[in-house]
Amino acid sequence: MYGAARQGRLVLRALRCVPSTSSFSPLIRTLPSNTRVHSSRFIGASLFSSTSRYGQQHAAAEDLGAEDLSQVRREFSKFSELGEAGVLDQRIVNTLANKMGIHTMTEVQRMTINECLDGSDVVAQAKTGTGKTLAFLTPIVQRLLRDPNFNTRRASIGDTRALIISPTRELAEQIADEAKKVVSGTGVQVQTAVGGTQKKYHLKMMQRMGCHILVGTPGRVKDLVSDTYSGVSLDNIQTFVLDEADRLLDIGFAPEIEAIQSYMPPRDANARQTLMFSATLPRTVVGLVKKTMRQDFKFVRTVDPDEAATHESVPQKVVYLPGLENQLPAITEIAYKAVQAHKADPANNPPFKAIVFLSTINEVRMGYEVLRNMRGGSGGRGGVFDPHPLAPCKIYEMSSRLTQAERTKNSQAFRHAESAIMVSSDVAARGMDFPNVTHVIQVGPPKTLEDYIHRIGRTGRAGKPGQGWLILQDDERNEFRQLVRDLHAHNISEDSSLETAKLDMSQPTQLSVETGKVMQMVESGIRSVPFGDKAKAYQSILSSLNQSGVRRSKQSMVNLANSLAKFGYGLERPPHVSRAFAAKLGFSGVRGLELSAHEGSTNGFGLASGSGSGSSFRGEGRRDSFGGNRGSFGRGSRAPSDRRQDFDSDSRSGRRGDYGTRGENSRWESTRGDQGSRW
Ligand SMILES: Nc1ncnc2c1ncn2[C@@H]1O[C@H](COP(=O)(O)OP(=O)(O)OP(=O)(O)O)[C@@H](O)[C@H]1O
Repeated sequence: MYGAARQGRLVLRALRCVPSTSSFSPLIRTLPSNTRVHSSRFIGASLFSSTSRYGQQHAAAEDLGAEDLSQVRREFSKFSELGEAGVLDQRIVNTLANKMGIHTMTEVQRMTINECLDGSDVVAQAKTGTGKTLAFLTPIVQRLLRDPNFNTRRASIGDTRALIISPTRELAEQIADEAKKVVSGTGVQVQTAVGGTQKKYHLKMMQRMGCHILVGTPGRVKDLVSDTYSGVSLDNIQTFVLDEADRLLDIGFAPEIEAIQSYMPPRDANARQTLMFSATLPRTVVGLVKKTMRQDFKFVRTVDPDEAATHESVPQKVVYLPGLENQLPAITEIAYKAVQAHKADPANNPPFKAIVFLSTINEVRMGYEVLRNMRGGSGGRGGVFDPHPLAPCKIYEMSSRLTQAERTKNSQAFRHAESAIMVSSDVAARGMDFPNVTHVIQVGPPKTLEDYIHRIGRTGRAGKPGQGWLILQDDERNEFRQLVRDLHAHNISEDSSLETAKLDMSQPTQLSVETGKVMQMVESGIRSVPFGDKAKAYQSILSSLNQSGVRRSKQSMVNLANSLAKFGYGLERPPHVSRAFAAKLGFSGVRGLELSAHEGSTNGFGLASGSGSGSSFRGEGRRDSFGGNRGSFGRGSRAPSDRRQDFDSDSRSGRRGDYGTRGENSRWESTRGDQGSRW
């Protein structure tokens, strides 16, 4: 193995015009590409505000103590040139060109392939969707193919040469799919090890076919390598890749990564190379990066620290809402307008394909149910809308609540759909390469700047167009201003085009025909969501508000959630929560929170089963809470935020258009314009 690495270095030196030892200073960016530049480290720490909630985004070369290759320009721009020069095996070049349609290297590929080929440890930071996967896959395969000790005819389960770890199962499967394409025709075997799937089946595959490149999630990989009977061995490992490295090095995964490494031979014994790739590299992980890499590792960054980490070609809009109950209408309005725009002018408006990110799995469930059931009626029959008002746009759900089989199925379906919405938790936030996503809609303030960057990165990939939306509450303006400052982005603007974002849902309001239709779509969807799902979403929202980091009193959090339950979900009273839940969140004694009478009546989610005083809702699974005069949509007046009235206020005595029973007219009939449309 040492021999192979040394051989690689010689080849590369001969081919390079710019030595890999160059580093740079911003002052010398204009020097010609073949200029040797030594010494100097750069990047001012003053760029980062340590007080910022979102700050500390980029680790600098000086933080890492690494050789910084970010401005070193490479001579080669095409994969075919690497093939002609003998840097890459012609089989890889042919596969890229003929099977994957890939000819020209992206910047991160140009910057890292050479560096990875000589066996160095490399940390690479490049924007989302810029081809980081191929940047580490091609050198892995190349190093295998040129190793004289590597024999594809004797593939065995114990001969794993490269291990690639990713934080999510879908991403591991996606990387494995890409790797299988790259190795086609070479005899190199790629296997996956992801949680939630049949371990036995994958082991059998490895035993039968052998395993040269293993792609997996931390838990399952650790499980396999620690199982002495599995036969999986890391004794011959050459390359260890952490994709989405900053995520893998954070508290949640770090112990598993460390455990996996403990099954590898000591560094000196096998000249193992470690590669770390991500679009983000916050300073918080610098210590762990250094600990994991060799001392002389190289740092390649194609994002300037004072440049936006998001794509300038992806316009981002922020919408402020008066209440949480406006969220689903706002999402629906964005979707409906985009679907209509495509129908009206397909040449200029691509089919609507969106990922909607919500904070918790219960909110994801709720959003999915509402969007999916907009047709109304039962089982699609006798619905208010026929066909589905967003047709042909399909609706999918993605969260850890689903089984792995469902996740894989939904992920594949969304990948291949021309027009679709995937309502998702953060499982799809990183790395997923769904083609032609036109919109990323983030609901609520992202927990970290990195979350924002990765989520928005699901659109605008590989130079494609896209747009981002961030849906916030009126009192989250400060959060957003901070986010913009830390992003260094210039393409973010406030949007005021959504009518549903201005709607006071507690009041009867004149609506345009289009907005009336949007509100009826939402109403129709909400009607068919079981009470239990609404109750879970309500409780999750209370937790999210509590953890969001946005400065709010406990009372205003409860008011926001209760207003959602009442005006958004059509519930007469907010769902009960257990005393234990209220105490844990510090909500004990907050007005308007309905506590369950008996702790024993709570289910596994801490939700009461409806035993509280005066509740109209008795237990999970109740499908409709709008029946008769129980519905409370649109009742009463409401003051914003802190001043919002509790459920017990006399505002409930008003009769301003309940949702009424299923099939009755909607309260959201259009009252503006002379078309007089019901919708
Ligand atoms: N040289 C290239 N030319 C054209 N397309 C490419 C090239 N390299 C990769 N791609 C394509 O670009 C898309 C994005 O690549 P990839 O998923 O590797 O991005 P990434 O940088 O890892 O993104 P993320 O940060 O979101 O994980 C993929 O569809 C991939 O096939």
